[in-house]
Amino acid sequence: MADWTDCLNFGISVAKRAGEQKEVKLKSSPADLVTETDQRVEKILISAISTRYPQHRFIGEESVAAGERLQLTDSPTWIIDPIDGTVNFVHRFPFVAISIAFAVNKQTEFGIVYSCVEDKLFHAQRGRGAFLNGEPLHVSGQEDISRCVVVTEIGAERDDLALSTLTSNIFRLLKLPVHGVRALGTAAVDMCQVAMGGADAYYHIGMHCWDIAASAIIVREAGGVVTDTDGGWFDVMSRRVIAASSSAVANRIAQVIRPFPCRRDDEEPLQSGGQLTADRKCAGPLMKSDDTNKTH
Ligand SMILES: O=P([O-])([O-])O[C@@H]1[C@H](O)[C@H](O)[C@@H](O)[C@H](O)[C@H]1O
Ligand SMILES: [Mg+2]
Ligand SMILES: [Mg+2]
Repeated sequence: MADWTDCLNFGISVAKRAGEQKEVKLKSSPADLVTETDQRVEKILISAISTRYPQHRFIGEESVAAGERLQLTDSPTWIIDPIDGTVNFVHRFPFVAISIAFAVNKQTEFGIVYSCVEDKLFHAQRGRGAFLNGEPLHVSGQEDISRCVVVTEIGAERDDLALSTLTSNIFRLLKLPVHGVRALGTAAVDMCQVAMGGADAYYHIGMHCWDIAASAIIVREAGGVVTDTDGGWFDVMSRRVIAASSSAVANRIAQVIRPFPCRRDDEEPLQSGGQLTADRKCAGPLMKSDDTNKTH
């Protein structure tokens, strides 16, 4: 098995350096400045990593937003979210992270999530465990859904189908009941809460590969389970995920929640007026009826 520890250590050092940029700290900023900050942090990361590893490829949120093709090949690839929690950043809600995953042959070898405001560095390497600021991390191991704190995200989707599905999913979980439902505003940090046992499960429909690729390996290496929202095999490009403290909890959540249709991350971008756009929005017809009767 190839050893990617040198890449991991370099990734950790660039994430910490980028997180120390004063622009990444919470301060009052208009949204366009934040967008500039997102782009600047991504450029800092990609430029440092590509100077050291010129053969490696990148999937970066801001590069894809600027029209770059999103394609995960077998080549060593860094999957980067320069600021996960941009809305938090704008509003000074104190959870903002840099998320970096590294995949080879489409398999994630390591993940790094640097929660900048909290100064918490999560990382995991395949087969070698998960760590928070160097200390080993473990999921709660909870198996009983009725004793779980479940994290999810509202996301940016505002179409009727997405909103009604999101709210009815939360409704169904609360009716099980679970102990609580939370949303921190950053998918990466949400999933790291599961890895450290602060929450027992996380599910999300509509996020992107750069939001969760790093934290998925962190959860698994902390002893947790990562699946599709139907309980099946997790595909980082599918925009659907459950991360849980145990298979029992993951399966129970899969039984309860309903997905809404989303364009896969690796689907060709939509054509708009003869031009390619980077639009990967969730899409679908209006929901016909409330589906809160799904198996509890
Ligand atoms: O845009 P961004 O701040 O990098 O990432 C977003 C955050 O993770 C948010 O919590 C989630 O609800 C969205 O789906 C993501 O897109
Ligand atoms: Mg993100
Ligand atoms: Mg982002």
